[in-house]
Amino acid sequence: MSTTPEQAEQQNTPEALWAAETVYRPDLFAGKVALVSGGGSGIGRATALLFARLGAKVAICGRTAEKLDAVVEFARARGAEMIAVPTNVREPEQVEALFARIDDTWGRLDCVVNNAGGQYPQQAIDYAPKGWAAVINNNLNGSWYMMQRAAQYWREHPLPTGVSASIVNVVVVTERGMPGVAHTVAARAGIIGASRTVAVEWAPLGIRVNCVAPGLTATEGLSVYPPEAVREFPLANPMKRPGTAMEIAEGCIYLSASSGRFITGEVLTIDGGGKLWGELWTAGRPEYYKLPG
Ligand SMILES: CCC/C=C/C(=O)SCCNC(=O)CCNC(=O)[C@H](O)C(C)(C)COP(=O)([O-])OP(=O)([O-])OC[C@H]1O[C@@H](n2cnc3c(N)ncnc32)[C@H](O)[C@@H]1OP(=O)([O-])[O-]
Ligand SMILES: NC(=O)C1=CN([C@@H]2O[C@H](COP(=O)(O)OP(=O)(O)OC[C@H]3O[C@@H](n4cnc5c(N)ncnc54)[C@H](OP(=O)(O)O)[C@@H]3O)[C@@H](O)[C@H]2O)C=CC1
Repeated sequence: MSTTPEQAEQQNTPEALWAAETVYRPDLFAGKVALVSGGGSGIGRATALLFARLGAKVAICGRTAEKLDAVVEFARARGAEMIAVPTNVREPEQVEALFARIDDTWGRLDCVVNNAGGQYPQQAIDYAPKGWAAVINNNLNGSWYMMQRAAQYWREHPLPTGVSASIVNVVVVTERGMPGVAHTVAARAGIIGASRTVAVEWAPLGIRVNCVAPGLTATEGLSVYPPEAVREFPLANPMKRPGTAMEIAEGCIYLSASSGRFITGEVLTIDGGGKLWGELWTAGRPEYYKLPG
């Protein structure tokens, strides 16, 4: 269990992730195919590697081919079946090509972890329309194109009776908002609402749709936050530490595997209790909220 951001970061290397203890059995996903977006780094990489360790064939996507290739090379060297499909999830035709590639390669799909996303920290009052639109496009539209295409795939390739497919959307904790990233909170709240709705619409197709809401998690993604925000990150939750990519990955696996078979339309928060106590000022703490003295 990590106690400092530095230790959490050390646990985020491919080697550490591959060696990390897991509660899951090695053949949990034998014969199954998983797709993980944003699989070239952070939570997505941890989830893709865990699927691979548990016997799944895994497709990863993201915008940067080099990051994806490094993960694939690492996993294949350890006997895993993994492919990299460079994809910008904001582009529906690239999403279409991604699903076609998976179908051509393996002819099936069982689980999607829709993790690609991100934003930049800024006080909301200063957002430029272009910046707001970019974050909404990345996190609401991009995630939607992925989940809708997955559902269409399973409509085209009906699942056997009694077998379910799973979509897990990685979002953020939205209940209290998150100062500095209102654009992403808006986008992710949209995905949570859409997930609850299609959990009902897509149940007849055998599709379960859930969300995982990570709290502060030590990944390379945190490098975009200013030092004054990073200094206060230990105040984000009662455990006074960031989560690890592996801790989020195990949550994604829980919902994707048969352990999640009676769960749909749900949000699994993995935040060390940050929803109950803690402060996360992603663009730095404003003067108004500083203690006097
Ligand atoms: C700790 C909290 C919990 C969450 C943690 C995580 O999620 S960790 C995971 C975190 N991982 C990630 O976040 C990684 C992924 N994140 C990203 O790729 C970007 O944040 C993105 C979604 C905006 C990229 O979309 P894109 O390629 O379309 O964007 P672009 O670069 O072309 O900019 C478009 C417009 O956005 C605006 N704008 C952009 N930056 C800033 C800024 N710093 N300042 C102000 N404004 C900014 C600006 O208007 C710009 O237009 P301009 O002025 O250039 O004409
Ligand atoms: N770390 C944290 O504290 C938290 C993270 N999250 C969310 O978890 C998810 C993973 O973040 P994390 O692992 O921390 O950070 P990373 O920045 O490491 O991961 C984000 C991944 O998404 C990919 N990505 C971003 N935009 C696109 C796009 N348009 N198309 C395809 N891929 C894209 C990136 O690859 P590339 O740039 O090459 O495309 C990258 O691999 C994100 O949605 C993030 O917002 C939520 C709460 C807290």
